[in-house]
Amino acid sequence: MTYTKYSASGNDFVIFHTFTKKDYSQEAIKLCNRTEGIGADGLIVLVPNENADFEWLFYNSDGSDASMCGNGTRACAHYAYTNDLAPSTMNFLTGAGLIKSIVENSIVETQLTAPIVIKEEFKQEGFTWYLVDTGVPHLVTIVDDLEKYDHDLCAKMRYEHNANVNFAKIEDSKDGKVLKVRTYERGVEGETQACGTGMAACFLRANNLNLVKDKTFVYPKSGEELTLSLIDSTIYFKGAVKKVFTTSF
Ligand SMILES: N[C@H](CCC[C@H](N)C(=O)O)C(=O)O
Repeated sequence: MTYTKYSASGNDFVIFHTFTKKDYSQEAIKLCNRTEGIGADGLIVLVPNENADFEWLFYNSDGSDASMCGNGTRACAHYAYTNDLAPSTMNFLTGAGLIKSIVENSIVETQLTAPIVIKEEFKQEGFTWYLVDTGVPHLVTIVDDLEKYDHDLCAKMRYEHNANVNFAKIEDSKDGKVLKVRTYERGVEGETQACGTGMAACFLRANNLNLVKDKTFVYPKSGEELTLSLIDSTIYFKGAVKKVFTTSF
């Protein structure tokens, strides 16, 4: 089998395509293992679909499946286009529904699914939280210092709410207010270099509080620049992806 490793702003994935739709959770654990496998935050498998350009199966590195992955959609779209599996503007089926992505060289933009606010605001562990589903569930707290991010606290909140956990900080820049985000990812069970649906959740919370504009630069742990836009209640997520290598075994 031929596998391709992608990095989407530091969130990394193993991707392959096949005609066989089955459970690949065990393959995900092996392939994502960073000492004995290729190493990645997740596995993406493309399979044929009669109602879209393709369907994807997404697994976190612990083998759990997830309905959506923002960075994964950007990497997957680039993979599909460069392997002639889809046109540069494509629609593919995920667990969160149909996703539209547009590939322009190494820049890929994804139209995310409609966000669903689960809990508007609640206090816990000394922080004020917002819980929203941007394809997968995310807890968001806005802080004045990202060093307040704490692994054990995130793990507690992750299991209690079955959600990814995000700390966000608003900063001034030459481009106006920007967001910096740190994310503890469910299914990786630790901080990742970037989390697309997490950045979208933080952007939505900050925008709802009128702290950032409808088009904002967002910087995850990796420091790479992503653009989040809100147009007619739809979130668009845009940034570069990198095909790292392809291997077969
Ligand atoms: N770990 C997430 C799925 C991947 C989300 C993230 N990698 C993204 O880019 O949105 C979950 O199980 O809810």
